[in-house]
Amino acid sequence: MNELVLQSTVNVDLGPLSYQIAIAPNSLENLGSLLADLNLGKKILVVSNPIVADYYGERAIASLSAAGFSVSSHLIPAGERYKTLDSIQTLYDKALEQRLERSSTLVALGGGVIGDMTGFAAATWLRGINFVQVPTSLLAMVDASVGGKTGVNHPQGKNLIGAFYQPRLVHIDPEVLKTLPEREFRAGMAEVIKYGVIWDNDLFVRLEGATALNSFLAIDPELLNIILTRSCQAKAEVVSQDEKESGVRAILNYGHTIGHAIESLTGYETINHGEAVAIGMVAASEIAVRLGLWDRECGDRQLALLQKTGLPTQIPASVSVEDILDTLQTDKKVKAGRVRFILPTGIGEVKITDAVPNDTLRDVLADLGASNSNSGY
Ligand SMILES: NC(=O)c1ccc[n+]([C@@H]2O[C@H](COP(=O)([O-])OP(=O)(O)OC[C@H]3O[C@@H](n4cnc5c(N)ncnc54)[C@H](O)[C@@H]3O)[C@@H](O)[C@H]2O)c1
Ligand SMILES: O=C(O)C(=O)C[C@@H](O)[C@H](O)[C@H](O)COP(=O)(O)O
Ligand SMILES: [Zn+2]
Repeated sequence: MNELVLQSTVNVDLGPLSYQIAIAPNSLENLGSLLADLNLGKKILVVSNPIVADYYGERAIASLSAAGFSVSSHLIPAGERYKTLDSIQTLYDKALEQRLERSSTLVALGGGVIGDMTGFAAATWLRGINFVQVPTSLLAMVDASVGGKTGVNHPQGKNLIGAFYQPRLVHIDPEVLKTLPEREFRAGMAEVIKYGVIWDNDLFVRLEGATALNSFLAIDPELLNIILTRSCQAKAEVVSQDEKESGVRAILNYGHTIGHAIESLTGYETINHGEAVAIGMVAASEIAVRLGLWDRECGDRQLALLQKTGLPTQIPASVSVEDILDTLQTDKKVKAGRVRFILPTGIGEVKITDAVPNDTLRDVLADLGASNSNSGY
């Protein structure tokens, strides 16, 4: 086993619930020794999907076993459409079969779908057992594994069932991104660009300076480290201020209000989370331009970054304006019946508002490609 060389660490400061995000290339073999320092019980259940388990399951399990843990594993089919209560039931069945105890640990080895579900199972099994995130997609490394939002989708809407439940550790080995499909890498970049717009002007400018952003291979290791570290820092800073989204945390939902509606209206099949967020960011930007909150030039800069990454920026015509407006009513940010939007006011600054006129919203949705008839979804 190699000695662990940390590239960077970011702390999520939440008092007694604080934890570390450890970023270290080629460190999957060190997973066991990192967990051994956390004073966990002996039993670990590794949760993954067949694709990720084929690549990395054996190495993760070998490392945990070598550190003295008693390890079992559970696989859930890959894909957002399996982010359901039925999948959680299979996880509970496995936890029961393995006689997991309060001191036992669930390890999420995978992308955001596996992370969100594993965290939810950990939050609810025996009213809460330990949970560790080992994110393997870019999106999970920079966003989903950090901050403790866990849960599953309801047929009527995205992430409607869930709990805030923090992991004990987030362990990132960027080398695993070598096997991540390029489309999934681009999806992760959508959340990275989000941090630039909502929080970190400097990150945004660095992304603008990069020659390419559309694949792991096209990005130099130094920039990748900046992307991972700055994104985790942005998320950790926001979450540390507002763990349960009673205020500032809502800004992490930039692009998600319309993005989530598009994801659920396309049946979680054709557009992935990052792609939907990219389209949602374009919509939020366009609303902000029309309300005079930010300049067209800023909107064009955001659009250029999304296009450089190869992300979609138009709403699919299969989705109608009316269906989006209906679905927005189930958004978790709705307050007193009013939909709240996160709108940009400058690169690195956003505001939360429920004052978006219906006509502006309709016009923007139609101008971005939503149809004016019901799709039948
Ligand atoms: N909890 C949060 O704060 C939060 C934040 C953002 C997104 N999310 C959720 O995360 C989910 C999206 O996550 P995602 O983009 O990681 O999707 P995902 O989990 O579906 O993973 C994408 C695909 O990449 C594959 N994959 C992952 N790592 C791989 C690797 N190293 N090599 C090869 N293949 C690999 C997976 O098998 C899957 O097919 C959504 O459900 C979204 O709602 C949650
Ligand atoms: O961590 C957060 O807070 C976020 O909003 C991050 C989002 O990128 C993520 O997609 C999250 O799961 C959305 O949460 P939801 O509460 O809108 O379902
Ligand atoms: Zn997201």
